Amino acid sequence: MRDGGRIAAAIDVLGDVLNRHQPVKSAARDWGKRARYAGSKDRAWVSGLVLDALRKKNSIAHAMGSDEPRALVLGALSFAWGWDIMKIDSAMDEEHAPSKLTLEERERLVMAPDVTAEPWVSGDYPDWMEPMMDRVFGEEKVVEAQAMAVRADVDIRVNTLKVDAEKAGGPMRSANAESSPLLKNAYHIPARDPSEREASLESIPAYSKGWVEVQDAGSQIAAAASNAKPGEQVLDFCAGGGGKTLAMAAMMEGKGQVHAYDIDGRRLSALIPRLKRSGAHNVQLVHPKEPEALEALKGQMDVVFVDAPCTGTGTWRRRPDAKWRLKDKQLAKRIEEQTEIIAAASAFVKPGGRLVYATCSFLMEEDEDRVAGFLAEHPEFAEESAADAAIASGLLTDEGAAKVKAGAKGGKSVRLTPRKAGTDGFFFAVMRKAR
Ligand SMILES: C[S@@+](CC[C@H](N)C(=O)[O-])C[C@H]1O[C@@H](n2cnc3c(N)ncnc32)[C@H](O)[C@@H]1O
Repeated sequence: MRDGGRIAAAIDVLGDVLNRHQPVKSAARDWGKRARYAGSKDRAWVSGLVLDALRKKNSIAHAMGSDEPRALVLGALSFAWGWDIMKIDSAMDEEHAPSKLTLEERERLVMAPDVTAEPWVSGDYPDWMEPMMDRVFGEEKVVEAQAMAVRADVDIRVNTLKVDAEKAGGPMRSANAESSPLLKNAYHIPARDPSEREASLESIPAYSKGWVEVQDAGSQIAAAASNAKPGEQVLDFCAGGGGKTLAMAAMMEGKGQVHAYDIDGRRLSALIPRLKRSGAHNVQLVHPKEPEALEALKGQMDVVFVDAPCTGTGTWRRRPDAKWRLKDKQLAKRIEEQTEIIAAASAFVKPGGRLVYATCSFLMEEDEDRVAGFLAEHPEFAEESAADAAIASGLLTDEGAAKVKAGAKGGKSVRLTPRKAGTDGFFFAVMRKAR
């Protein structure tokens, strides 16, 4: 396909996302089925442009004077991809392209950014979140949010149950991955030029052999804060697809036990092939249909990890459509669940054991507030330095340790953000139960 046709397709797909409230993946898939002539490069190009338009939806709409899909897509070409008017013009001259640029569009595409725009416009976040953005980031809210409105790197965790970081280095370098600046056993693939295809790590042999896993560095650091040791008993209470489960199993060198529980049995089943690939033999799935198996773990665990369901605001770089779908009702529901889950999970911690609470949200309402609420009701738990716990795991580089300490801001819990740490937005806190 030529660029003109791809731009027309991106306008169509974005229309489905915005008007029919479809996630980008399914809108792009539906378009791919209709457009049988489109190849995988075309599909990646179109989805990439749609995602970039969504990442900067407010600022593009402001610059273009319209939030119609056409305006957003044209704006993304200019403001996210850096296309000049001549390049856009020549694409619009091609067959199957949308109609040519209007005079107003031309003028708007070359205008300098409006420095007087509202913070939620310049920062590309929903306006109703203004009080929360103020509370967590203060004067830095726009720059923090802008760092969440760009593409993310792909982070890779080396599965030390199978290989060390050096042995994984060969295949990683051929996949254009570099050593992670934050973690010793990790690599990362810097975000590509916007119109290029994202790296697909799943297709390389090192992945199918279980040498590596795709996992955001923030998620790896949160898992490190469990400081899970060989021989310990660990309960991953919201195991889901198992990202933290696998990371902790590797930390434990296959010794001791990770019990992986999730209220959603289907999500837990998705962990089975990942477990097989990883070679982790010390993971026990605790199915929600077997409540007695879970009950037996009460008061027995050295570590209970709560990777709580959350609004996922920390992952806006990867899922910009979710940013605009988020509503205050959904936030309120997540807060309610988090309050219940952290209390329920705490019953499994043995005296002297640790409770780790983590979210991939940067909202204090889901983070510090939940920890403070829990501690107020559970005086048998005391908060410890989450940065020290992550550093004690031995998994962080010096730079990683410095970023984690900076993320603690002198307090006990840690917040990592794309701007400050180059990770997804992550929060984690460590609480110890009295002996
Ligand atoms: C953030 S996701 C977990 C991601 C996973 N730990 C990982 O690293 O890939 C949150 C998980 O919490 C689960 N969950 C929601 N409510 C729960 C509850 N009451 N008890 C246990 N798990 C729950 C969800 O099914 C979801 O899989």
